[in-house]
Formats: sequence, C-alpha cells, structure tokens
Amino acid sequence: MSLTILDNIIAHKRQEVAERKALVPTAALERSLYFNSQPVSLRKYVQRPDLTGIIAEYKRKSPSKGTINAYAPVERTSIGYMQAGASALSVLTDANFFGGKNEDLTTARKFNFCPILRKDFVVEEYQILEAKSIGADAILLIAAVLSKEEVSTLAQFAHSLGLEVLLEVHDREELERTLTPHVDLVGVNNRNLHDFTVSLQTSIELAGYIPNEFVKVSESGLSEAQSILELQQHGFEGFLIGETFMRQSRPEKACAAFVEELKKLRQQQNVLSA
Ligand SMILES: O=C(O)c1ccccc1NCC(=O)[C@H](O)[C@H](O)COP(=O)(O)O
Repeated sequence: MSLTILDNIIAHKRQEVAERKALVPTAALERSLYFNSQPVSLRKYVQRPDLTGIIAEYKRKSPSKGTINAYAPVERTSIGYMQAGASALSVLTDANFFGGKNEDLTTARKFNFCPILRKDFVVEEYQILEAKSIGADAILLIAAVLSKEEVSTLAQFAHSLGLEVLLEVHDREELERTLTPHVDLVGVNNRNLHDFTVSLQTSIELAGYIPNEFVKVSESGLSEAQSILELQQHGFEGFLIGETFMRQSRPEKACAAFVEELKKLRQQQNVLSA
C-alpha cells in the first residue's frame, strides 16, 4: 500500500518523543498538578441527551488545509465552544504538522470542566503519561499505524491512568484488525489520507460493523448540521468538528450558529415524527 501523510507524521513523532523523553523524565510528568486529578468521561458526555454530541476541535493548521486559523486564542475559543453546547473539546497538540502545543491543552483545561481529547499521534506509553500530565481526559489511537497488540496495550495503559480511548479507523480492514474491548469509543475518520477527500459515506458504510458497546464518533469533513441528523440515524453519537469552526475568525461563534441550526432541525424532525 502506498505511503500516506500519516507515515511522515509518525516518523517525525517517534523522533520527537525520543527527544522529549530525554528532556522530561516520566517522574517529572507524574509530579504534574493534573496527574492525580479525576478525569471527566468523554464517553458519558458525548452520550448526554442535554448536549449535542459535538466534540469541538482546536487546530491551527493541518496537512490537508495548511493554515486554518493562526490567531484565535485557545481560552476564548474553548470556553465559547462549551458555552455554545459542545459536549467535549479536542485539542491538537502536534506542533510540526498542526501548529499545536501541550500548553494549548493545559490552557483549555484551566478554563473548562468538560472532557478534553488530546489529539496527537500516540505510538508510546510515554505520550499517554504526557497526556495525563497536561490535563487530558482521553487519548486517540490511530488504527492505521498500530497493531492490535499495540492498541490493546496502549489502551490498557491509558485506562490504568483513568484516561478513555478513542480508536480511529478509516475502513473495515483497520476496524476488524485492531478493535479490542479495551477501547471506549470508535471514531470513523471520513478523510481519505491518500487524496484528502472527505465523504460521510465512510462513516455510514462502517457504522454497521462497529459493535454497539462502543460509542460511535464520526470525524472530519462535517460542515452541515443536517449531516449530524443523518449520522445519528446510523447510530453515531459523537461528531468531531474542527475546520468548519476554526476556519472562521471567531470559531466559537461558528460553533454556536451550527448548534442553533442543529436544534432547529431537531425540532422540525420531532414535529414531523409526532
Ligand atoms: O486534517 C488533516 O489534514 C489530517 C491529516 C492527516 C492526519 C490527520 C488529520 N487531521 C486530524 C483529524 O482527524 C481532524 O482534525 C479531525 O477529525 C477534524 O476534522 P475537520 O473537521 O475536517 O477539521
């Protein structure tokens, strides 16, 4: 199979983690203020009926889109996302490809009592300790770059620290090859990493293969409130949205407008089915 951007990201990440390990020993991570704090459950918040299921993402740039928003402050954006009705936050902490940093997540943590997903490219236990030390509640494991044994070991390690795990898949092969009972949520990424196109059909086609005990999350390319309703009909409860909000100068206002539209559509749907 041909290489994708993920191969580049992972090669860079392994080097970065090796450098960080040499600089910051695990004992230092364990002394963090957040290390003994009680995590907030992403799974439960995504399923809360009074919220929207939206996991609102903070990302400055991406390999597919280049710079998206270099100026929106984390503090105002993250607070605004939660006030708008998002269920949780996702913060990209990768610097090289996404323009993020660990401090972005810690800033979001200081100002919000909600689950925060550390969106990064985990290949080692050290990164999970780091996630805990910066205030995350959940981590992402990407099936495309991990074996089933790695998913299982890393997920159990995350659980030992009280963190939940979102397993991300792009297709049925990845799902069937890596799914273990140790993950909490399964995310279907709608972005094709070979050509960066996005299609909600990816989520819809995979939905039936994800066992019901896992919370289903649809990720990437969600730009219309109507799509949320469609995905809900296929059993999705979580909706990871980044660019649609971050592309605007005030991402939190874009999130609020999206939530208003979603509420309006849900009301119309309820009237029609009454
Ligand atoms: O966004 C990219 O270009 C990308 C490329 C390679 C690996 C991961 C990538 N994105 C991470 C994500 O999964 C998205 O940030 C997330 O699902 C939100 O997507 P969107 O709403 O389309 O910004």
